[in-house]
This record gives sequence, C-alpha cells and structure tokens, in this order.
Amino acid sequence: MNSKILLMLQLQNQLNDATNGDEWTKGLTKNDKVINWRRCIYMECAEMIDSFSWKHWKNIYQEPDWDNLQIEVVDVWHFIMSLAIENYHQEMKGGIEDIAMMISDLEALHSIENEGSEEYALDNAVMQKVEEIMSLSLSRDSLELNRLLTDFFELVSMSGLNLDTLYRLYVGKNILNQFRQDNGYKDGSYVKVWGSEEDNVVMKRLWEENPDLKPDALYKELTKAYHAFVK
Ligand SMILES: O=c1ccn([C@H]2C[C@H](O)[C@@H](COP(=O)(O)OP(=O)(O)OP(=O)(O)O)O2)c(=O)[nH]1
Repeated sequence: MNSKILLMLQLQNQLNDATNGDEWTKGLTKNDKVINWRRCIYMECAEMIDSFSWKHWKNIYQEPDWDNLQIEVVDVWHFIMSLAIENYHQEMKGGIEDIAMMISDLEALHSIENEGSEEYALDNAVMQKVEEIMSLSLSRDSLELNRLLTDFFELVSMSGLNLDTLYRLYVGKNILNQFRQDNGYKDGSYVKVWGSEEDNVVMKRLWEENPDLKPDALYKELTKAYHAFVK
C-alpha cells in the first residue's frame, strides 16, 4: 500500500473531524450544515480554470498562473479524498486503509509515482482535464470514483506535479487549513492577508525554505508569522 496516500487520507479525516465534527461522513456538520463534496470539487475546478487567461477578450497574452493552479489542485485533492471517505462509509465499502489500497492499485497513480513530471501541459489540455473532473462531480449519476481519481492523477502530472510534490504541498495546506479553523475561519474573524502576503503564500514559502520542517513545526511557524501581523 502506498504510505503517502494512506497518510494523506488520515490527515484529511482528522481535518474534517476538526472542521465538521466526527459524524461528517453522514453528510452534515456539527452545526447542521449540509456537506456537498461534489459541489466543493466543481467550484474549486472553476477556480482552477481562472489560473488561465481563458477569456478570449481580456488579457489575452497573460501567461497561466501555474503556482496558483498547483494550489487549487491541492485544494481539490482535499475534497476528492473527503468524497472517497464519505462514499466508502455510506456504501459500507470500508475505511481509510481500504481506500488507500484501492488507490494504490490505480495505474494513473503509478505514473505520477515513477516519472517526476516537471513539465506543464498545454493550457487547453489542462482546462479540458479540469472540465472532465468538473463534469464527473456535477453528474447526478452514481459516483465514478475510479474515473475521478484517474482524471485527478492525470491532472497532477499535467500541472507539473508528481506524488512527492503533491504530498508536500498537501501536508502544508492541510496544516494551514487546521490553523485557519483554530483562528476564527468559521466565524469570519480570521485574517487571510498577513502584511502584504496571503496566508497561502506565506505557508508555501515557509515550507519551501525549510525542507526538513515537520508538520508540527510548520504549525508553530505559521502561528509566529500570523501574530507578527495580526494582534
Ligand atoms: O470540510 C472541509 C472544508 C474545507 N477543506 C479544505 C479544502 C481546501 O484546501 C480548503 C478550501 O477552503 P476555502 O475555499 O475556504 O479556502 P481556499 O480555497 O484555500 O481559499 P483561497 O484559495 O482564497 O486560499 O479547505 C477541508 O479539507 N474540509
């Protein structure tokens, strides 16, 4: 079984427990808000498309924002794992280990494990892949989890990521999401821009500057950086 996949699923489960309460797999948060992971996926997909200058009438020569695309890919990954955990729970197919095992057998995972992609695909090909993920999540048919995961891993590769870089960015964003929840994200008191930078950018920099940092230490660094700007 792929250990990185298992760890990411465990971290996602913990983040969702902390954000939504322990019973989130039933489809409701502890505040009785309906959870719709498919909607989360297609809305993040729309944000992904915005990383490209897709409007044929505006800023037509602007280069794609690949850094932003990668962050959105990682956001969608949070939601795809959540949907998989919910689906396995609701259809009594098993728990996190079972999902990790199923994912470990996917051909598309092997291709991002082996070849480290550092190349970006052509803009239109990436947008088409994003739209495939969008249409699978918009569909009212029963969930095609294998297809969704396969399309997602293909997108990972097309965005210049591989399993190692996805893993590292995912752990960083997961910690930031937890940090946001602990600092008033739900009630709106959280401040997203720290000085002149967005929290996502600060997290990415701290994480990239210190490759040996452990997730707990990243959380502490975020706390320091936040309190330097936000009292
Ligand atoms: O139950 C939840 C709810 C959210 N998320 C994560 C997924 C994603 O990483 C992030 C999305 O939250 P939001 O849309 O508020 O933030 P964002 O898209 O990261 O904001 P921005 O792009 O402005 O940084 O929160 C979860 O993991 N579980």
